[in-house]
Amino acid sequence: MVLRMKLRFETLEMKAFVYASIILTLVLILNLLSRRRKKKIYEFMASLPGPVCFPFIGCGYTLMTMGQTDMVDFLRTQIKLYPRICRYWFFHKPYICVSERKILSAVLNSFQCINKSAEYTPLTQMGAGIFTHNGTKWRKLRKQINPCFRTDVIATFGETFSRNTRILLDALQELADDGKSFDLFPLLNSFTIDLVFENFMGCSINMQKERPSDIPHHVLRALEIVLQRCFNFLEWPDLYWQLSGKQKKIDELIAPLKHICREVLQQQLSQIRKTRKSDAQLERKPLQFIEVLLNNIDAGDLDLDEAVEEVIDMTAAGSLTTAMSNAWSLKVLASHPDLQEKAHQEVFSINQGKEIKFEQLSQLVYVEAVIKETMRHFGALVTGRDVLEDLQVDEKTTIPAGVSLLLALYELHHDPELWKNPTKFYPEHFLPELESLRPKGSFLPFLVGPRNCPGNKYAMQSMKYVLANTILHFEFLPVETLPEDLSEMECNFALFLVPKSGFNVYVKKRRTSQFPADSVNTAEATV
Ligand code: HEM
Repeated sequence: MVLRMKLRFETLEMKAFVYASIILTLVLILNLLSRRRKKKIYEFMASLPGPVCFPFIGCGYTLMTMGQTDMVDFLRTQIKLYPRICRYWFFHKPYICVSERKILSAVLNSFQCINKSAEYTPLTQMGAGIFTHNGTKWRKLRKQINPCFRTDVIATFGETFSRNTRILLDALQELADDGKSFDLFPLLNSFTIDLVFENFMGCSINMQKERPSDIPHHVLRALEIVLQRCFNFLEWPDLYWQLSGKQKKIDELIAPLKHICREVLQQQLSQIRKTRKSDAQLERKPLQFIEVLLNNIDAGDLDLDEAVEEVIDMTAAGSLTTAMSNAWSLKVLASHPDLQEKAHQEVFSINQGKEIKFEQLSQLVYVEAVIKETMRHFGALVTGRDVLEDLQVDEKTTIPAGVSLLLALYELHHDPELWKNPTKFYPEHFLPELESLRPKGSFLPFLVGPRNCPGNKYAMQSMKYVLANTILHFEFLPVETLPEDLSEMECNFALFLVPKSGFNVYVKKRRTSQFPADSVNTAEATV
């Protein structure tokens, strides 16, 4: 009996061994075939430095249990180890991480690299809009929306900025009277959401006064959860993702914003359809973003759900970014009273304490430098593209089709060869004397080329307007002192960097402020 069992066991072991050998051989053969097929890619990858790669998983181990802070640390560490260009195999997928200025510009300016890489797919769980589209779907919509951001269109937004800023200043006044510290982010994000709806959707949702104040934090949290998935391969399988409850959490977090977007879209569609009189009017250029969506719905190219996702995408892209950047600027200025005073003096010298108008923004050289320096430190960290056709980026380097690119903006923006004080907050980097010395393509917060940020001019106007008018009337005081070396700050990753300690500050009314006597335009919002 014992002998029979032993024999059976041995046969089982034997069988397992034979099966394992067959599987292993098949995997090896497939691997060899794939290597032959992707010879160009393997050769190119082998020519680059990078972390140790193991069979099958490649360097996947480095990203296995990536949290948000780890993502930031990972990039910062890898960048130091393998500067300019390096390679990663994440399982069977080849990636190169680039921060070399010339290669970055060549990649971004080419039409061979307009598709977002697979890591963006999880972002569609928040809304599958222009930000994540690829191919002809993206091309068509992008061409249609570009005119919505024309300089002459932006110049007409002065009144909406003025009226909404007044509400923001009222809120700051209350917080100054209160004397307690508060979080800048929800305040600024409610303001930027109001602006995006008025300027691009043609209606006011009164986010600052009438909507739940936790929406900004909820959307930010949803973005952080989704981005964690983008960079954590263990979370990629849909089954795991659904079972983990994270999708449910995201749906709950963005439900209120989604509800607003749907409500606005439906209301605006019926309104626009009623008032649209002729085809000539329909062809009026440039159309507002919402009108572009309406045309697409009428043409059968979008259904209502898809249009809602476009609105969510535009709202997030247009409001989170500018709010986050301004919150960083004010947090840093609070910690550097000398820089805040310099910026305040510049603003004050223009209008002696009265509201800064849209047309005066071009005079704000130092304020603009503060905003750019903020984006250099805390703006988009990294972006991803797929190489669709072989792309020659310089005399020696051709990136083969099939490789995915991680474009490391953070490293470009901290390259000691380009920046006098890479890790310090030093707005002088952007004053004409230093700016003129830097080569083209050294600073790409909005990227360049066909897939750049279409809202870049709007964003700069918006950030300058708000920063100027807030520091004109209020002084911001720190809750914490920031380290001199800003790369030591603990941050989460939500496309931008988000401080782990939050955006808390104190605010004090300036003695020179003429607010609210210099009442800005008090016209009521169109709802
Ligand atoms: C501080 C402000 C902003 C920064 C730093 C910024 C930066 C960026 C970056 C880096 C991208 C490319 C992302 C990628 O490819 O991974 C992008 C895309 C985009 N941005 Fe902005 N952005 C800002 C404000 C805005 C504003 C105000 C709007 C609209 C009102 C906007 C609309 C968009 C859209 C629609 C895209 C997707 C474009 C496409 O894929 O074709 N952004 N932005």
